[in-house]
Amino acid sequence: MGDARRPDSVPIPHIEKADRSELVRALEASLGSAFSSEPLWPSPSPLIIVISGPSGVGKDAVIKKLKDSNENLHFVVTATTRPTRPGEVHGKDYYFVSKEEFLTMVERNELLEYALVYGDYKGIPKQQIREELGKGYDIVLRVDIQGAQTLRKILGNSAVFIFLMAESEAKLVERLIDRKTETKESLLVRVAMAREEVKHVKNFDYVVVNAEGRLDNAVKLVESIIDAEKAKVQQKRSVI
Ligand SMILES: Nc1ncnc2c1ncn2[C@@H]1O[C@H](COP(=O)(O)OP(=O)(O)OP(=O)(O)O)[C@@H](O)[C@H]1O
Repeated sequence: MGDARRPDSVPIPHIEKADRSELVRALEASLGSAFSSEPLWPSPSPLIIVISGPSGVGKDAVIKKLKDSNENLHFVVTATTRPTRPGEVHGKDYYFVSKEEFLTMVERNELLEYALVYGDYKGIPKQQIREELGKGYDIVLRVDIQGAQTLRKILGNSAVFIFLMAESEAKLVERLIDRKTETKESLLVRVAMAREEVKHVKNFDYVVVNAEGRLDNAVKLVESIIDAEKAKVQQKRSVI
């Protein structure tokens, strides 16, 4: 029995005997239209990826590695009122602004999210995100847990939220001690906060364990999450 969809009048040559273009033409004639070269699926839209986690878990370490090998990611430069530390570059590490300038940005609704952290303001400029999304870049935001919660309220499910975690509380504490950036007081605050912060993991989309000596694995997992999000049929649309 012949195929009811194919008119008998268009013979399709034997696959062994015809060349490829002949076969394509015959198939097109049989189906009644030319094969389109248009993409079957649109390119994925740019994403906003929020990376968060307790102090000392390795957010900066993961982001530094991501920067080295992902040209399509834009890492948002935060505006801050804190003084520049040696080696820091304006526009690269932070936008260093005065308190007055910062408060003007707040007034003009130019910040996606902002907070007062240890007496200094920190905020995420909206314009930078808009511009980079417009150029097709995926946006990476590095925020503390409180910032992530605020961003969840603002961005809802239009962004991907990743919680970075150490393999154990003990390892996290060791890492913070070894970093040698904290006073004993700030160490206590950070460790106590970390204990509370882990409870917020349920508000995130993904959890990535950054285990001792396995930073590369954590980075790979973050990259895989981004790839998987971009392959979703129902894609997130990040609009600021
Ligand atoms: N997988 C890992 N194995 C061992 N050491 C690590 C790993 N990841 C990060 N570290 C180290 O742990 C310390 C804390 O990491 P990092 O400064 O990146 O944390 P953070 O989450 O950015 O902290 P904060 O929120 O306080 O800025 C650093 O000294 C870093 O080099």
